[in-house]
Amino acid sequence: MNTENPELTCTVVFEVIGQTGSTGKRGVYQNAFLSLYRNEFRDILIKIEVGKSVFKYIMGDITIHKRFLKDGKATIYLKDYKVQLLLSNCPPSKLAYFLKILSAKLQCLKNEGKVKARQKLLSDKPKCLEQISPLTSKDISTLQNISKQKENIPLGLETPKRLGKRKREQMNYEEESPQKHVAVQKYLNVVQLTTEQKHVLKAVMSGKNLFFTGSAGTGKSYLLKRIISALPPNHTVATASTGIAACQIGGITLHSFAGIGSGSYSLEQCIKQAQRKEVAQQWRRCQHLVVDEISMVDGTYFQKLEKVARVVRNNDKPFGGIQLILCGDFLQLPPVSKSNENRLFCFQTSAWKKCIQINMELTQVKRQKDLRFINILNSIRLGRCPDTIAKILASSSDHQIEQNGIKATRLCTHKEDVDYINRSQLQDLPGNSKVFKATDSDPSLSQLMDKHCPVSTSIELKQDTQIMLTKNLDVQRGLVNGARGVIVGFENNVEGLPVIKFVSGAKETIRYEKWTIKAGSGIYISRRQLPIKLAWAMSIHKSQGMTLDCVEISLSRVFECGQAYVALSRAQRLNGLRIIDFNSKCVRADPDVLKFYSQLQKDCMLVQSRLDNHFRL
Ligand SMILES: Nc1ncnc2c1ncn2[C@@H]1O[C@H](COP(=O)(O)OP(=O)(O)OP(=O)(O)O)[C@@H](O)[C@H]1O
Ligand SMILES: [Mg+2]
Repeated sequence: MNTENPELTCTVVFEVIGQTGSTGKRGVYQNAFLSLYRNEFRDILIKIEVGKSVFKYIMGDITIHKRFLKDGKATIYLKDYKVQLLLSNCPPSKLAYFLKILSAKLQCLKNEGKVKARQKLLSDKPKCLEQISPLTSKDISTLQNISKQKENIPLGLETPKRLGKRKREQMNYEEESPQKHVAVQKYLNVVQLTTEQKHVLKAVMSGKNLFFTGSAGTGKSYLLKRIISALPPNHTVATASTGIAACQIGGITLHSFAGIGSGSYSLEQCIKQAQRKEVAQQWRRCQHLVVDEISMVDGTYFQKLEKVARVVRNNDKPFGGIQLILCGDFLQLPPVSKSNENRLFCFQTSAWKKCIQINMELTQVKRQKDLRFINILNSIRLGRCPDTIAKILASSSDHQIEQNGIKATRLCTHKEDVDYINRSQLQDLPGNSKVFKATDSDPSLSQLMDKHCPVSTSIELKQDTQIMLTKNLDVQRGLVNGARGVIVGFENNVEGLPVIKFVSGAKETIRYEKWTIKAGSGIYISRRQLPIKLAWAMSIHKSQGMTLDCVEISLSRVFECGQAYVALSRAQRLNGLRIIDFNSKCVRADPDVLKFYSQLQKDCMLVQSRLDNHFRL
């Protein structure tokens, strides 16, 4: 049950709107606290508390502008008062919830029929102000009736009816059945979290520095998106170790944020780089730093960042007082390094020991449903491949996973192979090719866009090209990031957009989409391109974090611990997977990571202080 009260802490700008629509008096208030109330006449009031001052407005005739909801911004125009409230720096999920409840309750109130001004004057009801109740199934059915009436009945014929008093509303709410509860959740568009995901979210909201882990597909990145939307956008930086992983959570790479290049220079030089005006501003503004795929962040780099953060922010608390929200699976791909001896995981540094206060684990796998496949993957993750599992995986070599002309994507250990396979396969197709070019909002930043965007500046396509979607277009119809398809034609007009048949059976003309990223300096830059890329082959490194439809894997040249596990765990089903050369020797887990994880298990994942013997730096 969503029992959360609609409340917000954000920046509010009050603007008085003049007769001509011009803005008059203006007041800016940081950290304002907004909540919703009802008075004795069931009017809805917004209460805004800033320090010791309290403002209350009856929500009569209002207009809500929520185009920038995702950035934590909205405007409420209170016509009766000629006042405009500009809300910013709101956690986007809280803002969406607040506005949804406000609109829904206002619509229900309109349906009930408001108490007339004269009745209010004559009323002897005792004054009362109580916080608005959460949305009930009764509200939802009222809203459904209203929309039905709007569709079928000419305006003016609706019969306003009183839908019960607050007490009844409260009682119904307490009696909500699970089905009715689902209706409320559906209306509110609530992102459904598992119980363990909710625990992590709660721990993050406590303000502690946290690392959460879990095997592939346990919803770490899914949860991170929900976490990011619960934090104030102006003070939250979402990052990941790679551009593709960053793009999945709407962020940038950790390197772009930190502004110290690869971090290979001396600490003094790194500090100097981070003290450049724009970079330093970013560091100072950041209060919550989210990092996905932390397993691929080099430990030495992380150690340096911790020191840079303290100096640039002039704050000697761990990581300069920034709340760290780190997520990843150290049993997947490690940091890229020239030799295994030089490799240092983040968890082996003293910075990690100093910063991380809570360790948590997600255990419920959401990517795969088949328990047998989940158990196989869990065993591979730990570097264990008994004969029974080896046999099953080796026998996948004769899986027929081609369907409707869609071939499996070959996951390669080396990126040169990827380029070669995609280029030669495209060349071998008969017919003319069509080239689709991207439009960048700032062409001088195209290289930055290349790093963060899953689509290139130019893509060449032919009939029968194997492609992969790089954006969620329609989740219900299986048109999601990673969905596989084949080009079955091009539209017969000037634009000539490709028509694609997908594994799900859907046939769709693919149109241009936009990717926006918040560049280091805080400005937004965007790229417009078709949301597809060639999919005969892809590297295992690039596939980390993705869910893929049908994959073919060659593991003979595996060179990293966790690499085979990452490749195998991209598939959703065992029969959507073909390993052409399985050999149990390619299944390896890093012994340092295994030790670290087994200690975490012993400590029930909770406290950092007992993990001291894992630190090398
Ligand atoms: N609570 C949930 N409800 C519904 N679907 C979920 C939930 N959590 C995760 N998923 C789905 O499970 C799949 C895997 O999630 P996600 O990619 O976040 O896992 P991950 O732990 O980040 O995996 P990896 O380690 O491979 O990066 C995604 O399709 C995601 O939408
Ligand atoms: Mg992930």
